[in-house]
Amino acid sequence: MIRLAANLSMMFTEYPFMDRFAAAADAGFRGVEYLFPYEYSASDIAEALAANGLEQVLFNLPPGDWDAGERGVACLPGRETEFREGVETALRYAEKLECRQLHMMAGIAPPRTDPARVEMTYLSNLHYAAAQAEARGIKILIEPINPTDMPGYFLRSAGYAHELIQRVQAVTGDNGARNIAIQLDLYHRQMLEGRLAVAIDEYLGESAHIQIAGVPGRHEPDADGEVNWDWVLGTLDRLGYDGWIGCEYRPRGRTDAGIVWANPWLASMESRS
Ligand SMILES: O=C(O)[C@@H](O)C(=O)CO
Ligand SMILES: [Mg+2]
Repeated sequence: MIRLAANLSMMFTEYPFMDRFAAAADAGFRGVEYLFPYEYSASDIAEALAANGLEQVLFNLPPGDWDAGERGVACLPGRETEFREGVETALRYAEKLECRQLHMMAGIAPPRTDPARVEMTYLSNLHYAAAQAEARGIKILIEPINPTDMPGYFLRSAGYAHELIQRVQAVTGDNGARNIAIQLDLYHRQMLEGRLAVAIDEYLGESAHIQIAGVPGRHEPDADGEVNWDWVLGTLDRLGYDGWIGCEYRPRGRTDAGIVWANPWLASMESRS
């Protein structure tokens, strides 16, 4: 069954953040995701989720100095202490919000630093985050992001994400780090290398979360773009994908006016729940 989650960092921005939960529920969503909860108290967010019958499906680890252009600290040598503190903060929020998945942003690969050192830093931080999260039954997700939206981002393809997960799992042995998965954002994949059917075929099995948005423009994933989203969502449904699909797009106009594309999927989710 297709389960769509509203991304509250991009959708319903007509409303203040804490009012977006009710707006998403009114539109028929049963799950929400967003970039970061840290400006708000976990108790207030937990209340908003409960009051609106919503599940918190995903949010991100603290990203470093976002306003200064940082997009995660996991690949940054010398920032390990801050990274570990961020893991603790995120896990505290996740437990309070009963959220089972956290996205570990990789960061912008620092120029003039040995790429092997950057990669080792990322692997060691991923290993650490997975071990901390595993004890609490939480998954750590890693997401390839396209260089047009985020120039220099360290994690740049699903193939590389797959390789890095394998390397952490190889170090931890038989049962370790099984809680790392790919966050397969099909908008980024289309911007990066296309071939969405191949991505689904090769990486769905190790993906715990999917995100979608129209290309070009990162607007509604509807017929006004280069991807046949009905086919993509139908394929995920036929293949029995049972994770959430985050609607991570910037509406062209008002969120509720543009949401018609989602209505059949939201209705079928409602009728089957
Ligand atoms: O695709 C994205 O941009 C997000 O999923 C994210 O977490 C980083 O901005
Ligand atoms: Mg995404």
